[in-house]
Amino acid sequence: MIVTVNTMKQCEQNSGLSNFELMEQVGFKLAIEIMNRHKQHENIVIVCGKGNNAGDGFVLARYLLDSNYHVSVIALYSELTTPESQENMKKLPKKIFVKKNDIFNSIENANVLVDAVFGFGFKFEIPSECKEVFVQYNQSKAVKYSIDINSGAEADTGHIACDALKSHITFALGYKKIIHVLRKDHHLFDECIVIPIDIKECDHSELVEMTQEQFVKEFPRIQEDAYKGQEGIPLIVGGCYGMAGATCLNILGAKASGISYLHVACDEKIYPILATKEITPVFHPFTLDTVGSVLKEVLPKVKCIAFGSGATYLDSKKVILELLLQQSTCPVVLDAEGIRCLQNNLYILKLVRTQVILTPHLKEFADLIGMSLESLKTNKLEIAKEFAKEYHVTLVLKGPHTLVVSSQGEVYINQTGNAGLAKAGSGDFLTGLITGFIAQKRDVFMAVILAVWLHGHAADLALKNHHQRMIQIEDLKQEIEQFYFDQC
Ligand SMILES: NC(=O)C1=CN([C@@H]2O[C@H](COP(=O)(O)OP(=O)(O)OC[C@H]3O[C@@H](n4cnc5c(N)ncnc54)[C@H](OP(=O)(O)O)[C@@H]3O)[C@@H](O)[C@H]2O)[C@@H](O)CC1
Ligand SMILES: Nc1ncnc2c1ncn2[C@@H]1O[C@H](COP(=O)(O)OP(=O)(O)O)[C@@H](O)[C@H]1O
Repeated sequence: MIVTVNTMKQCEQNSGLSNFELMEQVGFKLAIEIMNRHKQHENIVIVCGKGNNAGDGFVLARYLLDSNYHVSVIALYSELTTPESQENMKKLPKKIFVKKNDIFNSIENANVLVDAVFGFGFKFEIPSECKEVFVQYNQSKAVKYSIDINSGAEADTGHIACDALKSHITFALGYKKIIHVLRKDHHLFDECIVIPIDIKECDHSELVEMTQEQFVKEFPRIQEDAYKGQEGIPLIVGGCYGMAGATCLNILGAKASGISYLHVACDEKIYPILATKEITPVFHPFTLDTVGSVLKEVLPKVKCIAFGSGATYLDSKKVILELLLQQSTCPVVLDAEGIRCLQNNLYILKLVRTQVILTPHLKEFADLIGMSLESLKTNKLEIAKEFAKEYHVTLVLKGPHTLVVSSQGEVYINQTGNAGLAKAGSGDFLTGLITGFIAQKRDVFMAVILAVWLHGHAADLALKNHHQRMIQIEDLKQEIEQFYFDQC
């Protein structure tokens, strides 16, 4: 389970244990983790801050000392902010505290460094009094551990201050927090291990997760007496002269979702290309003059529509977007050019009655909301949530950890996929997959999560037989087919 800091605090409050008891338990369990990995003669230095995270560090130091480990403590603050940390600091012998002018030597000579400076209470930037120590800490070749949250990282927002402390292992206390599942974005730690503590299992988290078992459970089944299109027919609209491939990839993705009937509407200039490449979809070629009537005829037949992949030079793109948003009664997935057409027109989304799903990558999203990419990166989760709520859309913010955010503020942070997906066309395939799953499932948010998870999972499976650089988008469909055959 992944929790926010608030949920974590509630779980701790419901545990029936005091903060003092929890801290004792945490320090003890951390000591076991460290003792399992290190010998008594190794030089262990624990760097402590001022809150409860420091308290965990003090308890850890006590247990290590009791087991005759060689431990010293750097206390960056003399004033501690919680009674639990004050009490636990007092329990330590004075001689293990490193004197101010020995701090740098102590870090330099450490074999093991433990970061107990800031936990989930950290906000904003690293204070000036800690800066030099943090820089030296990160330069050290010692084995490094962080308690709960790497100091300098915000647990909920994913914001990482400059010079935040890195670790080989971060021990997440109780549950993983948001920062722990954004590793590919920040590379603050190599591994995150959850240390179970006796808190009451929380029955609700606003963060949705997906596993292979859940995927298999949610995967749309086909009935014995099924007929073609029974489970929902998608429509793909897009492509343009020069970018027919994007529509081909949409089609490939939609087919990989298991649909049995597919409509494709495209500019008549690219129809011959598509029809030669793909023989199963029903095609609806249009021109600028006929696009309205062609689409109006097919709209009532479909359960989900995708628009925008490869539509950069499509002269009818604005007409199509307007028509889909005004006349469609089923969910509309907007990708690439479909999103770009909304720039400066975002208010339109507030007037739309149907469900809209936007699939931008970070740059497309930054452009859409008129923000710099750098600013977006510092707080993308909160910005994504606010946007999805304000415009009442499902947002699929693509990247190494794709975020799926519902208009109700539910969040899914994808953990599957690898850099082999960072290729032109892989987003087009995903758009097809999303559209196909939505056509087959009532729950749009779940359908999108299934597609995003599967897209990444297929790329992970492809690594067994392909070099990461050589994963082709076409391989994804084969991997998905094999995965269904083996698991679903
Ligand atoms: N029941 C529990 O909760 C349990 C919690 N446990 C442990 O406690 C950790 C959370 O503890 P915590 O809430 O005391 O926060 P922590 O991060 O140690 O320190 C925050 C202090 O730093 C300050 N500060 C923040 N940002 C700053 C900045 N930029 N520059 C300077 N100062 C800054 C902040 O100031 P304030 O925001 O209050 O002004 C406050 O004084 C959690 O991660 C886990 O390790 C376990 O023991 C199990 C039981
Ligand atoms: N490093 C990465 N790790 C995992 N997935 C990635 C990575 N880089 C990109 N992706 C995924 O690849 C896809 C790329 O989509 P997009 O940028 O829209 O490409 P295109 O428009 O060319 O099809 C997205 O689903 C994204 O999440």
